[in-house]
Amino acid sequence: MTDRPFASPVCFAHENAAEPLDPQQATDVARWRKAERLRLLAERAALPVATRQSAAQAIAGHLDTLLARRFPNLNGLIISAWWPIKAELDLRFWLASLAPRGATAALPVILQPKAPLAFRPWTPEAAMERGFWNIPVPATGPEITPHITLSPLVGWDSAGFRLGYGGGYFDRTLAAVTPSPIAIGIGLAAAHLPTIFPQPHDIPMDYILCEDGLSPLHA
Ligand SMILES: Nc1nc2c(c(=O)[nH]1)N(C=O)[C@@H](CNc1ccc(C(=O)N[C@@H](CCC(=O)O)C(=O)O)cc1)CN2
Ligand SMILES: Nc1ncnc2c1ncn2[C@@H]1O[C@H](COP(=O)(O)OP(=O)(O)OP(=O)(O)O)[C@@H](O)[C@H]1O
Repeated sequence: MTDRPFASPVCFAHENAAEPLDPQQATDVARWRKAERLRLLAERAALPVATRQSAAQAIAGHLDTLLARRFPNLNGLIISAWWPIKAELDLRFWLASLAPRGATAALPVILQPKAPLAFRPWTPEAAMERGFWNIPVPATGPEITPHITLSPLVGWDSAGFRLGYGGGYFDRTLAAVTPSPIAIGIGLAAAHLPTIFPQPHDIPMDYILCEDGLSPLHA
């Protein structure tokens, strides 16, 4: 460690958990994340569909409670989420409930690899096409900026940091969108990790919701 040219001076290492690590540590964290993603994705895929469905139902209730705490009603809000792949929680029924409440549901679109996500409006009637990674995205529609982003969690920690699929898309998006949306991470309680070893690019969620409710930090 002492010979690495870009390492932080040891005496400052305690000041910020997200200070740039030395290159060896950054590589170790990336390798650890890859292994944890695989483990958590396999665990999630092995769950009965009914377990994931009841988790999604519980989370939809928690979302309504959380939003009611912050907003008198949802009128005019743009709320983004995701089209489920790889045994992700399916909240499309909740997204479909937004329009009758005056809010707009949005889904992410990758217009360019390694760039922030764009968002297009979605309703159950929207024409879809296959996008990057084969994820269905709304085929048409204006680019809109969400006030609230819901993002799926492969893993999460109690400080609010998320582990996704390793593309860095949500971090890039949250770093780029102004004004900053309210970021809500959504995942299974079983995907909790003691820490994801946050790196300088990781942006914590404002809230994390799982089937048990709000993560303790924000409850
Ligand atoms: N349903 C859903 N849609 C979503 C997301 C999501 O998490 N879920 N995203 C949330 O952001 C964006 C897509 N995120 C992606 C993240 C990584 C890769 C990807 O190519 N991963 C590489 C590994 C990269 C690495 O480890 O270096 C791969 O699996 O080969 C693709 C898409 C937008 N749409
Ligand atoms: N704001 C950013 N600018 C440039 N690169 C970034 C930014 N945020 C993340 N990255 C890069 O993206 C890569 C993957 O990041 P990370 O492991 O945090 O992905 P993830 O959060 O699991 O993925 P996703 O957000 O797509 O679900 C990292 O190598 C990182 O350097």
